[in-house]
Amino acid sequence: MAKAISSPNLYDKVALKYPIHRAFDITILVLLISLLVYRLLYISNHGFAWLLALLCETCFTFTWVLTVSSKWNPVEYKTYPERLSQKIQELPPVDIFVTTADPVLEPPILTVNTVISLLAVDYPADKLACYVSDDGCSPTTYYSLVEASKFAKLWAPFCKKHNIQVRAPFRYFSSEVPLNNSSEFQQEYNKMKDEYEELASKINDADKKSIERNLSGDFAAFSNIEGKNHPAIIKVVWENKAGISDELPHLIYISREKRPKHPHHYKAGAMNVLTRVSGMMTNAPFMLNLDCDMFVNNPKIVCHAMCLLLGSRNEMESGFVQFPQYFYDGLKDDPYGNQFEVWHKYIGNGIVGIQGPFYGGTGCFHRRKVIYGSCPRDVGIQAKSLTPVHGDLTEEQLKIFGNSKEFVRSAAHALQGKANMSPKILPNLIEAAHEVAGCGYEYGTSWGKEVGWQYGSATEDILTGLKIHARGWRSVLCTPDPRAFLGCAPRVGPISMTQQKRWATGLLEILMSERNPIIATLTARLQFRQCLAYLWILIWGLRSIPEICYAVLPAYCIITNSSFLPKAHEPAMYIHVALFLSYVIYGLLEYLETGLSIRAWWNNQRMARVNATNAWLFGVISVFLKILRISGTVFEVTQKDQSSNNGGDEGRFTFDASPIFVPGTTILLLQLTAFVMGFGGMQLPSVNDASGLGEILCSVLVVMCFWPFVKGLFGKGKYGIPLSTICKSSLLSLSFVYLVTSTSMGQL
Ligand SMILES: O=c1ccn([C@@H]2O[C@H](COP(=O)(O)OP(=O)(O)O[C@H]3O[C@H](CO)[C@@H](O)[C@H](O)[C@H]3O)[C@@H](O)[C@H]2O)c(=O)[nH]1
Ligand SMILES: [Mn+2]
Repeated sequence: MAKAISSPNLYDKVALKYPIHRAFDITILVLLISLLVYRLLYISNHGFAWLLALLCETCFTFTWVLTVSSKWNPVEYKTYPERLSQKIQELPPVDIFVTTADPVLEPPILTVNTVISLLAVDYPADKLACYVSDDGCSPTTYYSLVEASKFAKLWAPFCKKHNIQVRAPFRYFSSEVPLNNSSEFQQEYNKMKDEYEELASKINDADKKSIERNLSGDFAAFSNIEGKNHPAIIKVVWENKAGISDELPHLIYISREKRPKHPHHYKAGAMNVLTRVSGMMTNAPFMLNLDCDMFVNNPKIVCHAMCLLLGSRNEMESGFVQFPQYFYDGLKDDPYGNQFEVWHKYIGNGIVGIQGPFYGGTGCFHRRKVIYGSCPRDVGIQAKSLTPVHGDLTEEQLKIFGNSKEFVRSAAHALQGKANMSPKILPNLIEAAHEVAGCGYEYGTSWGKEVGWQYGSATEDILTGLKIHARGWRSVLCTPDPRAFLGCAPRVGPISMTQQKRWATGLLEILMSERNPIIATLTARLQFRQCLAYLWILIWGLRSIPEICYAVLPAYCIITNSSFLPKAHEPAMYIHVALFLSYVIYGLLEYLETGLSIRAWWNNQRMARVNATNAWLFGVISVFLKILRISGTVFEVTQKDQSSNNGGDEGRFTFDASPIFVPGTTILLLQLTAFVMGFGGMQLPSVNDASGLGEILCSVLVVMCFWPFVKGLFGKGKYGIPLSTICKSSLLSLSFVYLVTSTSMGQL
């Protein structure tokens, strides 16, 4: 099934072959095109419903073309970290960034576990430095890190000695006691467990009492400040002064300056501050970034990444190394459709075979110089227009990076790819670091535009990755076993919807901007099929419109007694049936091959409809409000809860009073109204062709897709759709019925 297409020593690039999948891809494409041709041929015999169906199906066909192109050449990388020591004399340094933004939505104990797991990875500790950005400016988070570093001093040697795989203590201690007979191990295990429990209880208590805590001494910087109005706070929590490889890596806490009238650009802004502060302090040529909930699940991850970063003959091959975003304690059968397993396996690997995976915001190793805007070396003349930095940096070019001389010196160093600067004493650099963490530092510079994490989209990750690909870099996906990092996926309806809405918003912001992939293909070095892959994801929000129209179509047809499908006896019906069946069989095949259940397939199908018609629509609305300058878009932080069990009803869809649930409820009520009118003989007399079995079956299918909403109509508390939402939706659907019946009557 797989053959190696190149075999440098540290990794293999393997082309995956899925002939059956390709056959399905093409069959579905051919059927879709036949459907469009059929619709066009018979358009004059039919009414509005036919035209609308044609428009929607054209959109679906376009999306399918993008999907097929993205999936067509799947590729996988295999890495061999055990060969690193033969090939590489000295492992390079890596700066690690962890972002956290809100101690309530992101409990410090989670952030702390992520940090501890990072401090304990299998890599020389003197080559690592871990920087934590706290946008919440929370003394609790700082306190937790201080305590965590003390614990990590015991934990890291314990993990390394006993070769523990899961180095996030909350996960390690929540699973069974490992079978290891040695009494020495048992003793140490019990001791570590006690130590961890003590750490956890200290952090929990601090959580509750944080307000009362006396903010003096080391905590004085946190007194009398507000979350969104404070100077920068930078603290070296732990310094590996002697540069010893089996001590702990450096640990630095950063809360950048925030002032009310200064835009802070959310996560992208935080990442740029991390980049600059780390540039002054350790300036490692590689940077790993993680969200606060993504703990390390494979202690060899840095070595795996190094195989890809150091092992390629041309560094252009690996501008960045992305690890897939996987989750722990996922709900059974993925009821919210947010675990993306099948996505990773087929679309994800497919894009790897083009110009490389998208940057996903977490679990990614970047070359520092790539973030500083450089182009791959062999891009040549064209590079002049693609990058702000070329040759030796002149005074003029240095404005790009802002006014700090020390930082500019470090950036020049990183761009020239020189060996590390001489080690520095971190506390001496704090003052200079404050300057680059200030909220005014970026004015008049290229940060967020030409260098660093890109501003202007709630999905700064996709935008930043796109910029890198546009400069001609490729990226690689690293998929070691066990999985590299694991994080939290939302476990309740409203949170999942808000996340989907943010993604749809951010993606559409990119599509509507001058940084969109079409322009990048025309004017820069984004490959054509990579552009199609980017379009595939960027149009998420826009897909809501044909999805909603198509979902309303069956109800519309039943109410107005018109049709958008051929009759059962017409041969054209076979196109529809064949399309439906091949799509279903293909979907099932993908899920079963990935080791998932039929139930998971169905849940994901259903949630794709629910997300598209609700969350994605709101994404479109917020982008239009932004374009009209009515309101800006915001990054609403996803709540991370670590609970693995809260009663028997896990996975049952939950609602709140947010308007985000109005479209779905309205679509459902419309289908129900249509049934009542259809079976109650209240349909209008037909104009050309009456509605038939096809429309009824489609309407039933829509109701099945919105089954969580059907249950929501009758559910109580968080399981029920709030009355206000039901009222709004009833009003909307009644107006719809009134409107279509009166216009249709007018035509008679
Ligand atoms: O003002 C902010 C807002 C967020 N964050 C951090 O950004 C990360 C991601 O936020 P989260 O709420 O977990 O968003 P998700 O939807 O789970 O994140 C996905 O989508 C984001 C883009 O929308 C990417 O940035 C993330 O890396 C990716 O995991 C977290 O560590 C936050 O602490 C900040 O540091 N500052
Ligand atoms: Mn997250």
